[in-house]
Amino acid sequence: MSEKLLEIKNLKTSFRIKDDYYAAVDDVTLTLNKNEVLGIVGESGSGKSALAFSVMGLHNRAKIEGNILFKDQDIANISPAKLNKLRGDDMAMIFQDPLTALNPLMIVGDQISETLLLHKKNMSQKQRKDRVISLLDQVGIPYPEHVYNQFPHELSGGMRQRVIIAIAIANQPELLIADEPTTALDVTIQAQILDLIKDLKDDMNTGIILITHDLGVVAEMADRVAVMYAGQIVEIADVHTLFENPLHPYTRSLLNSVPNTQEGQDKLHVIQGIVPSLSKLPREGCRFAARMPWIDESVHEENPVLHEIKPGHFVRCTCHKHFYFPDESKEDSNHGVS
Ligand SMILES: Nc1ncnc2c1ncn2[C@@H]1O[C@H](COP(=O)(O)OP(=O)(O)OP(=O)(O)O)[C@@H](O)[C@H]1O
Repeated sequence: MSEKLLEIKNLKTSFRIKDDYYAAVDDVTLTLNKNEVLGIVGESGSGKSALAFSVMGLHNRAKIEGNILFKDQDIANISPAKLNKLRGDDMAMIFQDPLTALNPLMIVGDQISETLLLHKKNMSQKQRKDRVISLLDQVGIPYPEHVYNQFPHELSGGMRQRVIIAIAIANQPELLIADEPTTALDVTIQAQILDLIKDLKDDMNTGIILITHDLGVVAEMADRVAVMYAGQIVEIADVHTLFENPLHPYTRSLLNSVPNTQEGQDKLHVIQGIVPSLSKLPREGCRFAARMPWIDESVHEENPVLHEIKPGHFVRCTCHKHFYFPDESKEDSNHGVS
């Protein structure tokens, strides 16, 4: 039986631009279970990081509405002191760029030790050092005693990302958010880091939110996938369903814009345009409509909501029933549900 770790309800995260607030995360509802990886995918600007930062309480000036229940406690707007206690202890985040996330003037051992010092106050100095060395070892860093005394610039990108992971897991968090954890790394190191995250999930029963625009990473790692577009979730399903039977035009466009080696892909369909900026975002109607101008406007819902097509498979707007790529005929594209 799955156990709910995080429950986000109607989350709206808005930033002030000139005199108005604009929602970068707009009415997002999701859950994450223990020992589950939830992938969040979408193009740049779709609101993935804004969502992650909201959960971690890392926005300074944003307006946060809705609920973020972490183990049944609403953390959406709790005091900074309480949040600090949770962050780095019960929940942690791995950021995309290992170089900027580390302090260049501090040896890595001390940086990991600092997290322990903040949250495990009764550890002796010797216990802390031993724990740091065992963490460095756990994340696959060779010669951990030596690396303990090194500065970030003395390590490769892959090693630095392992240090970031060591900091994130130092206190065995129940929730880990990984925001593009392998973007800055080359492919072989990427695979090693992803394996490491997978092992951690199994060893520590951690719930993981994995944010990426790399669909290959999602296919490999996630149990369920939420697709975000313009601040909203447009489709959510288990990973198998999402790749086998994607429904929303945006999901289909994302999947069809990358080459794959599987059968059934005749051609690539590149999605024209970009996610509009916050102040230009259409707030009514189907937000993806402008990027599929060949589809008749009448097929969109006025206020698109998420429909449960099959248990656990949700898709926003009914336009998916009428969608086809511009170089397909309507008749050829009987994809999805009728
Ligand atoms: N602090 C901020 N103030 C104003 N606008 C912001 C702020 N942070 C993010 N935004 C805007 O919110 C929208 C969503 O941004 P976000 O960084 O969450 O997207 P993303 O999907 O994570 O993109 P990427 O993959 O590039 O990180 C964008 O339009 C972005 O410009």
